[in-house]
Order: sequence, then C-alpha cells, then structure tokens
Amino acid sequence: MAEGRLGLVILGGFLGAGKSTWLRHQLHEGRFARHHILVNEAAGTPVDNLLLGGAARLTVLAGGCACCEGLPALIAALRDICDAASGREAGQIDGVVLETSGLADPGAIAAALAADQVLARRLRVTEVLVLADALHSAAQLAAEPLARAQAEAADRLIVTKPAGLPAAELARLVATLHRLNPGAGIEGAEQGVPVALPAPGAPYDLPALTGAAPIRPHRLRVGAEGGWVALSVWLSALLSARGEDVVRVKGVVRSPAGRLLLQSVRRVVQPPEILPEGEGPTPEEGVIVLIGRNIDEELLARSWARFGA
Ligand SMILES: Nc1nc2c(ncn2[C@@H]2O[C@H](COP(=O)(O)OP(=O)(O)OP(=O)(O)O)[C@@H](O)[C@H]2O)c(=O)[nH]1
Repeated sequence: MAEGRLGLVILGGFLGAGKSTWLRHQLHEGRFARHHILVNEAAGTPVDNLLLGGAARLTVLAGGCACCEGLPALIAALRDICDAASGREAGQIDGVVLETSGLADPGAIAAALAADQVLARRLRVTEVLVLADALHSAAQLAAEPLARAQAEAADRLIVTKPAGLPAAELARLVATLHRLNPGAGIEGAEQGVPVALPAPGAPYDLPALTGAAPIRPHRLRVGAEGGWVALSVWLSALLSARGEDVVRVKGVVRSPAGRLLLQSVRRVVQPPEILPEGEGPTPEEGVIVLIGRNIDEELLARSWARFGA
C-alpha cells in the first residue's frame, strides 16, 4: 500500500482483446496473488469470472459498463475493498486489478475515480494496461473511436494474439499504436505469455471518424438443455452474415460433455471450452450475450427460435 493508498491496475482493451486470457495467465504464474480482482462486464451475464478461478479474491460487477452506468457500483466496490485492506484484511491485500468491460474507456474510469473524494485519498491508479488484439486492432482503430480512446489511455500496450498476424502487418500495427500513444511501452503476449514484437513498420493512416451506432449488449435465451450443435451452426451463420455488427458473442450452454463456453470475436469463433463443474459463481446457463450494433433483439430471438426448433 504505497503512500498509504492502495494501488489499482486498470486492465482495458476492446471487446474480445484477450483481457481475461491475459489475466488468467498472470494469476496462473502467481502474479497479482494478493490482489483483489474486480471484473466488470457490460452484459448482465457474467462469464469472465469463470476464466479467473485462480484469483483468491474476485468480485464481478455485471450489468453495466464501469465508465458510465456501472460507475456507482465500481466506486462502492472499491470503497469496500479499501475498507477491507485497512481493516479486517489489513496486510493481506496488495492492490486491486480491474478488468474493464470491452466497452469501457479506461481513461474515463481513471478520471472518475480521481474525482471521487473518498477514493482519491485511498486509492491510486498505478498502471493503465490496454490490450490490443493483433487480428482486429487495425480495423478497430480505423473505425471505432472507443478503440482509439483505449489505446490513447494506456501506460502500457500489450498486443495479444500476435502469432496470428504476418510480421509485416504486426510491424505496422505496432507503429500505429506508437503513433497514437508515443508514451506507452508496447509489448506482445500470446495467451498471456510475453513474446517479442517486430520493430515498427509504416503506421496505418487512420481516417477521421464519423459517428457510428453505439455498441450494446443483448441477451438471447437459447435454452439450458442440449441444442448446442444447432446453436453453433446458427451462430456461424449469423456471424458470416452480420460479423461486422456482431462484435462479440459469449455464453455458457449445457452439452453432453458438460458446461461449454462458446465465444467469438468478430467472425473468429473459438473452439468451445469445457468448463469445470462447480467452480466459481454459477453462470446463467443457456443465455448467450451478443454485443454489437444495429442488433434487433426480437428478430434475433425469432431467428433462433425458428432455427433451434
Ligand atoms: N490465439 C490467441 N487467442 C487468444 C489470445 N488471447 C485471447 N484469445 C482468445 O480470444 C478470445 C477472447 O479472449 P478473452 O480473454 O475472453 O477476451 P476479453 O478481452 O476478456 O473479452 P471481453 O471481456 O468480452 O471483452 C477467446 O476465445 C480467447 O481464447 C492470444 O493471445 N492468442
């Protein structure tokens, strides 16, 4: 607790950038072992906590992005952690890691926390870490004001999934990030493990941005029992038709093999991951969260109802 204030690491990055994966690896390596991990998810269905079973202290703030409507809940949670760190858990908490939702601007969160009179005396942001997905960042930086704001807010930028991109394109992405935020260190990590990045190439020219429809979370009830094969086929078809608008999909469904975590980032669908039973808070099974723009929830539900039937 430097200067008597608890340190806070803000871990940000666009939807699906790899925040939980990176943090899971750090926890596995014993980093942040005495930190309180706070996970904020934009959607009301928490999933990321399932990936962070290695955390000794974990709180999920679901159902509101912490830089806007979820801010009061974040402030309340941080005040509680500060109370615990100086009271009942004195000497046991080294700091806090906040994994933001992919819809959050970490700069806005840091500013809001600094403006809170109680927290300003008890907490200080030690680092803003922002993850940039090698596969999608160039397109996101070109089109999404939020992706640029996130990169600009970073003290340190970590390029995730670098193995999936040719070195020349990676070098251009590194240069583009450097141009956006010359003060930030830039590193690479594959599944959370540090990897070397190529020297910067020629940066991409980023266009001036015009207003796009806001990105919002939507919940789709797909049924808790079975049907996951139909669901993955339906999801693939949806992403192939609407992959530009459906930015992120995550959810937990029941299959004969157990609980399956289904997820995608843009059109990239991950192989389903079988989740251990009984670990961590139980997520709502049979609910898929789709985060994107121009999504008509009722139309989506009707489409799935027809297909799933
Ligand atoms: N190949 C590869 N895949 C990765 C890497 N990091 C994350 N992924 C995959 O990318 C997808 C999204 O990863 P998450 O860690 O859930 O991303 P996130 O930023 O926490 O996602 P949101 O909380 O929804 O914004 C998952 O399918 C991961 O397996 C990486 O370094 N390499």
